[in-house]
Amino acid sequence: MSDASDARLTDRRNFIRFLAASPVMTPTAVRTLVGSLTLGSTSALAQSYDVLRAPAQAVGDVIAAPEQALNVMDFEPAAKKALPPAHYGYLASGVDGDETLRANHEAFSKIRIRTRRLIDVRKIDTSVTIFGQTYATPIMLAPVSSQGAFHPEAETAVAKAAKVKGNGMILSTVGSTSIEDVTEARGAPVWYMLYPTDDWTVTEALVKRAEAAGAPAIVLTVDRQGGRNTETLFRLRRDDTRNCKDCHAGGFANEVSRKPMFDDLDVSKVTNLYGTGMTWDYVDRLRKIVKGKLVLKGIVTHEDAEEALKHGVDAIIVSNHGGRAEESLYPTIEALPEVVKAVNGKIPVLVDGGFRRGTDVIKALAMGATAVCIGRPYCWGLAAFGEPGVAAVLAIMQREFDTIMKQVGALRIADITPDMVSVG
Ligand SMILES: Cc1cc2nc3c(=O)[nH]c(=O)nc-3n(C[C@H](O)[C@H](O)[C@H](O)COP(=O)(O)O)c2cc1C
Ligand SMILES: CC(C)CC(=O)C(=O)O
Repeated sequence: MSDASDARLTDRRNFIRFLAASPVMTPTAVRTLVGSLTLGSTSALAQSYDVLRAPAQAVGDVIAAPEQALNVMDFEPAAKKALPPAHYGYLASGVDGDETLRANHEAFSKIRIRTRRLIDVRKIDTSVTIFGQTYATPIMLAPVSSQGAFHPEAETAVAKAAKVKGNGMILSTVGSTSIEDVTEARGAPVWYMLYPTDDWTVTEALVKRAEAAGAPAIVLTVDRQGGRNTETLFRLRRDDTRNCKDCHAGGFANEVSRKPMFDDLDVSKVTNLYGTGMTWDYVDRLRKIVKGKLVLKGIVTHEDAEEALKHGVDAIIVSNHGGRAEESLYPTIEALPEVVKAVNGKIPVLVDGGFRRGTDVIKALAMGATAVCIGRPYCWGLAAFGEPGVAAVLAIMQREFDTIMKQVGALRIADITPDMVSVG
């Protein structure tokens, strides 16, 4: 038993505290486990301690505590186990056959990293400044709707973890928590992702409320105009007898009005959230009412990036909605260079889709991204373990990113340059 000599294991009170702190142990479970041990039996305590700490041995293992995860992917099986199939299916699925969802991540394998040696990397600084605000890390949290489907503490748990780790956060229009509560939990303003309702009065009210809560940026998502074919979602939730009846009761208007950002708003005229008729005129109209920064999320071509510059957009998020927009088979990391080239340093370019490793992050930064966003990984942590799960996901990605920064010899984000990657 490697840890038998660990002083903590000879102290029963510490062991009980350790168990109680574990997000997977209820008070009853702690009492049962501790009661079943021979009092003072160091070896039994050590064994239980080791079982809880044992890292995931194989890909696909269901971990019992955040500490057991070796990488962020280790949280997905635990999330799957924790969630009803319909909610897991909602999180996991893309569109059509999920090929774009998979391609986003797989594309990173085609990009190699060129490392420099003999640089003193004992001290590095991973902070980035966007719109005058400095974040400890270039890893931001993408907007993900309805996080109450993953954990009762929803976006609040995510915001608390982001506060501790210093990650920037974007709240979805259809989040389960209001922007005021998320801002308080994050301890700083968050960006607000806007779905363009087809009732301008409602849209305007959402923008005003977000800005009143301090949101420095309104992120208009533009990649859901044509609708989507959620075939894999239907397959994943097919056996779920609960089948989200409560979540979707009462039809679209009722569903929207239950989201806190629509409190006190008359949504009777809202028939869709995705701006099916939206054009660049809509961006101009929004530009006029947004007092802070206006960001477009979902741009994947240089043509649209050029157009965005003409319409006074302040930043772009290269995104295909995590493979949930269209089955384009175009990984966002492959779309990034043409957008970066078109923008030519005039505004920040962020990117999301398939980021699972610190090495993925450095590749995007080397290819010109200002920051990256992650979606599903922090939701796996949330679903499996609540706030400690999100914190662990963020810590693992940051640890991996720190390591690769040192390995390439970059002391600060500005030291990450295009020559650090080799593509093709
Ligand atoms: C369950 C789920 C809900 C999402 N909800 C939104 C949303 O409300 N607004 C939005 O702009 N993007 C939404 N997205 C897309 C994410 O913001 C992001 O683009 C994507 O998750 C990044 O890919 P990744 O999950 O591979 O990291 C959602 C993604 C998922 C998985
Ligand atoms: C369907 C929307 C309400 C949320 C979204 O953007 C998504 O699920 O990808």
